[in-house]
Amino acid sequence: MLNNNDICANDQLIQAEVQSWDYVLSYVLPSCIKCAIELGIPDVLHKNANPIMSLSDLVANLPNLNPSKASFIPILMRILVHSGLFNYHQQQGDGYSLTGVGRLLLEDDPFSKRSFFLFAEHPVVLNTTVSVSNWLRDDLPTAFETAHGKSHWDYCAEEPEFSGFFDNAMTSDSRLISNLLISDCCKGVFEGLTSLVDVGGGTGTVAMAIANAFPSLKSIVLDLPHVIGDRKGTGNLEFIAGSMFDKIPHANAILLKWILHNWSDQDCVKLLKKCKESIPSKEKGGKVIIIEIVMEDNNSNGSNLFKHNT
Ligand SMILES: C[S@@+](CC[C@H](N)C(=O)[O-])C[C@H]1O[C@@H](n2cnc3c(N)ncnc32)[C@H](O)[C@@H]1O
Repeated sequence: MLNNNDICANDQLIQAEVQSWDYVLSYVLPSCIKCAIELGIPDVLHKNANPIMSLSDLVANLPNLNPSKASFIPILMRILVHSGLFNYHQQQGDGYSLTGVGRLLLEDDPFSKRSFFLFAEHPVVLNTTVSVSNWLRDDLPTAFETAHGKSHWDYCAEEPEFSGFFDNAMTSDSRLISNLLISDCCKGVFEGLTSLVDVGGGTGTVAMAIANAFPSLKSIVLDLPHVIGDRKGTGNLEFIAGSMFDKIPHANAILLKWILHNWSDQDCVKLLKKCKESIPSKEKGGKVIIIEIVMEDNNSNGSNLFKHNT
């Protein structure tokens, strides 16, 4: 016969067991999102004439699905409905539609996060995340080097396929941030500037938006040669290939978006010194603008874990 103490202990054990299954299976959702993107599910739902699409129509319209696997699609959809990416409409004969978050998986949504999901699930990234405990035991500076034997940037320079995934992911984030930067609430930061270098500016999405919004401001993207490639600027936009640790072109403002978190404290000090040196002392209003991602501990389900901090 169980006494009260046993029952409480049992309750706690069951609670812990349930919670531990949540952790064990937490890899399932990102894999399902990647799978849905690669099968084209969000785009097929979006292009359907009726906002609600029946399961049979959905299955019939998935371009790459092997028909012998069609019976697995309801399980996939169930997970994604449960996670809020799709709506389920039972009344309309097992129909599905996109939610607001689901729209961010579309190929041509202006704020699509699709490439970030694909990058985060890339085997090179997954191999890095599972190497963290090895990295904590070795003397290499990053978990990426522990997993792949070279720095993230050297790897990107040698592996164009992976580099493409990374650059696309960064570009997708930059589309949203660029819109914010040139909106009424932030654009005062750029007013009066005549030149700006986006250091580690990737494919130039942010610099291009700033150049378009401020025609009298010269906007320069500085990034590594494999990222700049043969990109050519136009008008008040320029691309320069080089290392930010060697030379940063002179300007009266420097933008660092998602740069500092990639480097050690010593490297950040070195980089910030280089940034300040690149702003000639006679320039009025010279500034270094830093946009970083920060982790917030708010005990939520993780959806607010990362926030931009400007
Ligand atoms: C996290 S990404 C951020 C890209 C861009 N600022 C954005 O937010 O979309 C870091 C960028 O720094 C660039 N980078 C890394 N080392 C660099 C170096 N030594 N000199 C110039 N750029 C570098 C990378 O190629 C990459 O584009």
